[in-house]
Amino acid sequence: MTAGPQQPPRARVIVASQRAAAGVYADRSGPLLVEGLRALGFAADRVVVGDGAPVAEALRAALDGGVDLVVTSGGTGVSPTDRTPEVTAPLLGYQIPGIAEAVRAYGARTVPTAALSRGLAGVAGRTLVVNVAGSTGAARDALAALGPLLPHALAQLRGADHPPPAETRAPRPASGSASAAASGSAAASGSAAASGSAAASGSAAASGSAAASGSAAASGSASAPTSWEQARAAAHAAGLAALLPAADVPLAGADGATLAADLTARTALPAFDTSSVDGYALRGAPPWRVVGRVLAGARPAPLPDGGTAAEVATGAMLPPGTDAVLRVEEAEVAGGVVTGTPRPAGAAVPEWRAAGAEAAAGALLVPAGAAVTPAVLGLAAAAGHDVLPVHRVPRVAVRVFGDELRTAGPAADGQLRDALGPALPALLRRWGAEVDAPPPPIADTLEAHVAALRDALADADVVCTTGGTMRGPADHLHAALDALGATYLVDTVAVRPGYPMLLARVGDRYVVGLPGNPQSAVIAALTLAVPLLAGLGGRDLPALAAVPLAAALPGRGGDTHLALARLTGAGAEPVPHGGSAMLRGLALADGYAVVLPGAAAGAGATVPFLPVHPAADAAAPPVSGRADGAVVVVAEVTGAAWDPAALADAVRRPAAGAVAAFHGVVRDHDGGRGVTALTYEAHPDAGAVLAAVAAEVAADPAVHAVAVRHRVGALGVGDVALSAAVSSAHRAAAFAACARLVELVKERLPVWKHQHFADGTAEWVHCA
Ligand SMILES: Nc1nc2c(c(=O)[nH]1)N[C@H]1C(S)=C(S)[C@@H](COP(=O)(O)OP(=O)(O)OC[C@H]3O[C@@H](n4cnc5c(N)ncnc54)[C@H](O)[C@@H]3O)O[C@H]1N2
Ligand code: MOO
Repeated sequence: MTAGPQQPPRARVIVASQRAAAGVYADRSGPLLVEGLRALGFAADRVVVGDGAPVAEALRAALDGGVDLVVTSGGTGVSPTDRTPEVTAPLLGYQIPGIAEAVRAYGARTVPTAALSRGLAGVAGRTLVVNVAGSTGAARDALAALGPLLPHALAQLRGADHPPPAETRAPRPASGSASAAASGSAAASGSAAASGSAAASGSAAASGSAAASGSAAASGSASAPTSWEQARAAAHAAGLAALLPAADVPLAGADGATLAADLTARTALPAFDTSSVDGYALRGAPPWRVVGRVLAGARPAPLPDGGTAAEVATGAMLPPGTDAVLRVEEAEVAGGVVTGTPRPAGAAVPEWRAAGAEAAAGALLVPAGAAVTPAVLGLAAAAGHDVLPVHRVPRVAVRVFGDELRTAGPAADGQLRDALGPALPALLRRWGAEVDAPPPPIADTLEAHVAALRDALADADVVCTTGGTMRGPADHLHAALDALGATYLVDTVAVRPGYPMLLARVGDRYVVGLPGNPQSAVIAALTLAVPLLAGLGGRDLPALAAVPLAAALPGRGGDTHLALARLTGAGAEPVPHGGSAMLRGLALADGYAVVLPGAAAGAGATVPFLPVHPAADAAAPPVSGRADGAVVVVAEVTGAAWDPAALADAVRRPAAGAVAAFHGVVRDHDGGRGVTALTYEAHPDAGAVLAAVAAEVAADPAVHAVAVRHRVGALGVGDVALSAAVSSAHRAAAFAACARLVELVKERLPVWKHQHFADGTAEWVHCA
């Protein structure tokens, strides 16, 4: 494939809260900041401490540890216990007031009291430190405000010796400050640049530090394109920063939405003992006198005494007193008396569904963040729910730019048929957006572009435009965005095709600029819009399966190459007609094989695969490396806990006589010292590495199915950090494959753990 993964920049979130530290309530802002920073490409962790002196101590520890960024949460207000700025100030070599102002200004758009935060920002050694107010809203606003500033600030602090987490770009100078102001947007660096005030980029430029965004704005020169992986991560982070609100939705309307809370069982499943056959419920010794009949839906009377039976239907509640169930075809009935030989009673009697066999009351069925599928709807109903708490489905407006486009009939006389108006809404709907058909193509004038964007932004969360991303005589997208005071989060991406794509924020809405070439537009939608939608809906960045290549693919130098491919038993097979203006190949393809920069990929190499449409089970790589049925059921790096037994069950197959499972559990000691908690950090590539490892184990002809999950985030003693399960025909092969899977994970997965010891110290250790 390509060079090994790079070390991501490190961030530490310090939560200053006496009550959270004491466990009086759960810290919600810290995890939000950690998740947002991760999405921005950081390896982020979190400590929770009391206000004041403990914050200073935690700050010093972070600085000693050489992290690149510290974000504190809480303690910035005006109450006597709010001491975070006081303990931060003495540690800073210099302050960057513009960053602190940008964070405050972003919050003050919606919450005027954000102005009461006294948070500071500045540099200690080579670490950027930012104080953020303690609420979850403040955390979200801070992420949104910092997203565009961090890459440049960190790149400058590191002397550009390390690639920043996500490239961003300041807006071009607005044609007039009036038009920039007219949008009313609180875009941090945008308003600063336009106003020429001493805020954000202004003061940074003056001090000669962290001036990337300032100088780009001043010179109007283009910044380097964002790497393809960072572009996906930045779009996802932007979505999370504007996470859509949750509401209870009736089951009938919840398909495709994302669960905003864990789905639990309201009753045991089944709720009561039921018969799984048509037959007889029996009490005591034979023969049994039939005393009644129970149909499904009835509440039965008890079987009065030994030697009695009730005729039961499949699904009927078993009468109290039932000892055994006899299926009708194994029963003999004469004169109202039943005889026969029921199977011995016990948990596994197939005629009898015991209450709670599927789930105990209150059991976690599906975790928050999962997509609502038809099965989830059915399960929710079975478990007693009438509504589901889900994030609102993002609304996307599509606007097609181009005078040359016809919306009916064949292309002729220099005019092309608009291919994207029909294609994009359908594509985006499949990825979980609500999208109307676009209005007719927008004329190639700046006024028409500005009016169209304004109109679309009025009631969409995201506007996807097509065309006009370049600087041709008829391209007006940048000028229109500038007129609306937009801030660029991504402006060109190092990928082919699709290079000129962009993501910008206007107020609290987003614009995704897709290139006009149809294939490039689809790639840009998959690169920026799909991760953005996932973030807005509270879902993870869609994981990319690792697939073997059926044929070699060329690299594209410093750019990522997305090569059209079809998935077959032999892996990803390149598909012809993949040019940026073509759709012929795409119509027959499943998606794109990803060749990362700096490498060509040979036949048989394992590469990430970007699907055009979501897989039926996004976690299940569609190809496992074997054509004859071995599958990777799940290979996932996740912040959410799972049910270890369910994971092992998932690899059961009719022909597999053996299931071997391993669960790695956080223990309470390490190297002779007591361990109290752990935090796992994963490199952004960890998911792809895990998928590749799983595919490798699944390629073993003895293996029927593989499932593996690794946890990230904060874990306590007793929590499961790694589960691996393999099924095979016989036990020796199952044990061997499971052991190999675990060893490969430990050897290759780019995961670090931060161990907290009982004596109050902590240390980083590579891998599980
Ligand atoms: N001098 C340069 N020219 C171009 C460069 C470059 O680097 N230097 N990059 C090329 C790349 S890469 C792409 S991609 C395109 C992107 O251009 P725009 O986003 O500005 O798109 P347009 O110019 O409006 O259209 C490009 C092409 O696509 C056709 N088109 C547009 N919309 C549709 C639609 N809805 N359905 C079907 N076809 C559409 C349009 O007619 C043009 O042929 O720029 C290159 N140029
Ligand atoms: O990169 Mo353009 O997006 O070749 O078509």
